[in-house]
Amino acid sequence: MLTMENVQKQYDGYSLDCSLELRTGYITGLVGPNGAGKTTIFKSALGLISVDGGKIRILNKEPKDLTAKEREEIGVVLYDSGFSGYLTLSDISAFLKNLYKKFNKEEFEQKCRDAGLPFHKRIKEFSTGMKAKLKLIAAMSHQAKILILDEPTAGLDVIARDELLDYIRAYMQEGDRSILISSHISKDLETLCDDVYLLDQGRIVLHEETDVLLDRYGLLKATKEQYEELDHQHIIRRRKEAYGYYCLTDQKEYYTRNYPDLVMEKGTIDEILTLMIRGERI
Ligand SMILES: Nc1ncnc2c1ncn2[C@@H]1O[C@H](COP(=O)(O)OP(=O)(O)OP(=O)(O)O)[C@@H](O)[C@H]1O
Repeated sequence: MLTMENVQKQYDGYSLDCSLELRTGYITGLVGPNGAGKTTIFKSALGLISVDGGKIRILNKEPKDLTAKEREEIGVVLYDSGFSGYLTLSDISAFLKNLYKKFNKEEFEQKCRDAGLPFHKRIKEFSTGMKAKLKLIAAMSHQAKILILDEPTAGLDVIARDELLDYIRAYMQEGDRSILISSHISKDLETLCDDVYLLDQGRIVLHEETDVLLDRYGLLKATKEQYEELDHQHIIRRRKEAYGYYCLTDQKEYYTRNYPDLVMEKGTIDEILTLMIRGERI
């Protein structure tokens, strides 16, 4: 559906060089700290910004070669853009109908009603959650094969986030669809994504299937003495703590089997990623 091979983009003080793949039927997550380059990747994939090198294929074409019809196959939520605040839902419905051949007006309006979005208000009077729901429902309104979702759950409370995640799951029920999604809330990605890319300072530092990340990766706590005795072969990162070392391994089972006295934590994606980025390489 989408491949990026050594895609490069330079800004003053920032450089991106990344490769990733979004496979058919997959929900792929992109996580990384502020400024890592998530939006830059999304905009590059969509051909909204020029790149300095590398290869991008989306729907088997370079982004710039996509026809208007092919662009309909891509639904987009960008964090820093949305509908004009002066429009109402009826205006947006008419606008989308003009824009997309496969736009289903009845379904769009029904989904808006189900989501509790008011038809009489202008978008500038919508709450943050309402705007986020609208952006996602609109991106899903034209039967796209690929959804590119940059921070669709940003600024939402836990209930609204859960609703949005349900929309996303429901969307995947039909046909050969794929989603590339970024989020600061890795809990969202944990329950949603098939695989996750971790981006730091313009580089992919980790790519794993979510199940593997949660099953095989672990965080172990070792006193200084325990750490010195430890086989370091499968320790990917470590962080010095008052009690000794906090270590990230991708072979949790190896350490629980061979060092039963060590404290091993399962670790959330957030903790794994934090140690991956901020921990010291061995
Ligand atoms: N148009 C631009 N001109 C100059 N620098 C830019 C431009 N767009 C992005 N950058 C820089 O590129 C880097 C990556 O930014 P980007 O917005 O892609 O990161 P991000 O991972 O999406 O961050 P966040 O999580 O904060 O939204 C940052 O250093 C940013 O300042």
